[in-house]
Amino acid sequence: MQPVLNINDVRCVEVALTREGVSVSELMHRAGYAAAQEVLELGDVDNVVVLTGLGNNGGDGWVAAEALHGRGVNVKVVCPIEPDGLSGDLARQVAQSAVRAGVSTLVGPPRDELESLLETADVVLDCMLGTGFHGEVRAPFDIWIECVNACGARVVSVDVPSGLSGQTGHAASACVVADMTVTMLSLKPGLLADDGRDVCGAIVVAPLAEQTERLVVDADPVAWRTDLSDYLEVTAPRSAAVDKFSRGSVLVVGGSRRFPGAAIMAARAAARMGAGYVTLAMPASAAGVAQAHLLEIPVVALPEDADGVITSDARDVVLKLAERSSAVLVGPGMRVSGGTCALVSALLGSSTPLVIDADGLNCLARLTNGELPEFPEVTRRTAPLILTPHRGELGRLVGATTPVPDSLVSQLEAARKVVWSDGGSELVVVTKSNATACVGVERAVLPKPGPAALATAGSGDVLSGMMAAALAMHRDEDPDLALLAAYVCEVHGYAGSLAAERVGSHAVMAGDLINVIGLAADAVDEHAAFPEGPDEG
Ligand SMILES: NC(=O)C1=CN([C@@H]2O[C@H](COP(=O)(O)OP(=O)(O)OC[C@H]3O[C@@H](n4cnc5c(N)ncnc54)[C@H](O)[C@@H]3O)[C@@H](O)[C@H]2O)[C@@H](O)CC1
Ligand SMILES: Nc1ncnc2c1ncn2[C@@H]1O[C@H](COP(=O)(O)OP(=O)(O)O)[C@@H](O)[C@H]1O
Ligand SMILES: [K+]
Repeated sequence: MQPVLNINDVRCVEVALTREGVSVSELMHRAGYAAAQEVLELGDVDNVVVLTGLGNNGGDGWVAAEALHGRGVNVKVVCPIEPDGLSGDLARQVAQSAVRAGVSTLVGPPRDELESLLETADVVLDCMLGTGFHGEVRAPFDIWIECVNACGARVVSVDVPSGLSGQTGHAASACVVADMTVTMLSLKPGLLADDGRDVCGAIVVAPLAEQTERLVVDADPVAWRTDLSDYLEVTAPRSAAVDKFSRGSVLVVGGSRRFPGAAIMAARAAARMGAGYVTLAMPASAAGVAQAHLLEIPVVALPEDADGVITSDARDVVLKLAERSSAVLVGPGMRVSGGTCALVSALLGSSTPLVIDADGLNCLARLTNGELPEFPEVTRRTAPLILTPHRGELGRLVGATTPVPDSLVSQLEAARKVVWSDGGSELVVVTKSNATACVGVERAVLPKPGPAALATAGSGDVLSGMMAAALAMHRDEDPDLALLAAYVCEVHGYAGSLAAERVGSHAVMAGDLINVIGLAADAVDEHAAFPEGPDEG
């Protein structure tokens, strides 16, 4: 797994490195060389334009420019002011060194001159704004960024694409769209989420020092990004000595007369993920529709109110079904009522592994007045519990004290409030968005996100069905729950890619995901076992 550090903690690593004898000047030199090396490895690089800012990100650029010049590349550095005028000592020194070495510069060019220069470039190295950037981009960088994005050259950003917050992943109205980002010391959360997903291109981490790995871990990573091989310990068990029950049985509780589809899709997804036996329990008036769609899945009709929502009279039958199941999912399409809240509460009190999604989460929010972290006894149980809120649902769970998360870092913060107040390793919050994190008490695991095609109604219902199946299939193994949840998200994401290949990236519907879950799981398992491909394993 690769550690992800908050920007402030990256600065702490920088300080720790200097304490261990690696000066900031040395770090800047190594950062510049690392960037130059990545540029050279792109191949066919004769002309490079380096756009530099006024801080240390610019300093990295000057070092890279001198290194590329030394390798015979035709380099031009564009800077907003004369190099001698840079106020930071380090940046000024490396700029003066580059000039002395013969690197040619262009100071404060008008727009048309910059555009003409960029037309000659094979690669643009973006060193305008790094982690010191905040707010909206000021001149001249706003214009420079527009010119970079309009030119045809390959763009390599140093540390962070200029205009992107490396912390929140929010881009300013001007932001470089890079083909590659060479980021220093460690991954940063903003590179992996929201606008960061669109503007970073391929991300390469340059560690800069042999001590970095240790110091980054000591700096308490905010999350860990998985590599496929990490999933080996949670890929599906493959014994032939099984029957349909020992493969894992799942009970899905949900649906309403108004929304029968969500629970149907969750049940089908659980079966496609590999649960040997799936039962769907839903309000009586929706059960008929469901059974007509589900030939392999028995549907149990539950007592309902006048709106076709499950009532608290369903409690005993649901608990009895839960007891016989390896895992339960509650919530999809269920609606929030006194009856459904009572059901969620009863299932939390059961000893069966549980996934709570959608309206199940909204019931949980109602049961705890939007202050779930203040009621740790509600989630504390001996069996696994996975909550799968999207940003809005997570906001409702913790919303009395926290605004709705609008970034990966705020998702992580809100999810941590929940898991840390509970304090147990049996609880994982899967905080879903374009960058999903699986947050356990010990660490937050980031699966590789799937394509935007997953942003379609019902996609979360599919995920929660898959999640319950995974819990059921692994119930005897005491798996690392956050990693297991991340594995499920990874399969879900891969299913999104496969479905997009089949029906087109704009056309994916949740049902398409269900049909390819099996192929996606096989592919993820295969890549986990043979990261370099089966022939090289
Ligand atoms: N953290 C580390 O260990 C290392 C950091 N290095 C580099 O140092 C960078 C951070 O350097 P700095 O802290 O000097 O910050 P930056 O170079 O990212 O930015 C600071 C400069 O940008 C200007 N600026 C900020 N917001 C602006 C806006 N909205 N519009 C226009 N200009 C704006 C500031 O006035 C200042 O001149 C990193 O991104 C990385 O590239 C590397 O040199 C080596 C190691
Ligand atoms: N832009 C995106 N890129 C990748 N995955 C996404 C994106 N948007 C949403 N997703 C994923 O799609 C799923 C949507 O879940 P959810 O919001 O609960 O949908 P629904 O309630 O319609 O079922 C989540 O797994 C989420 O991580
Ligand atoms: K940059």
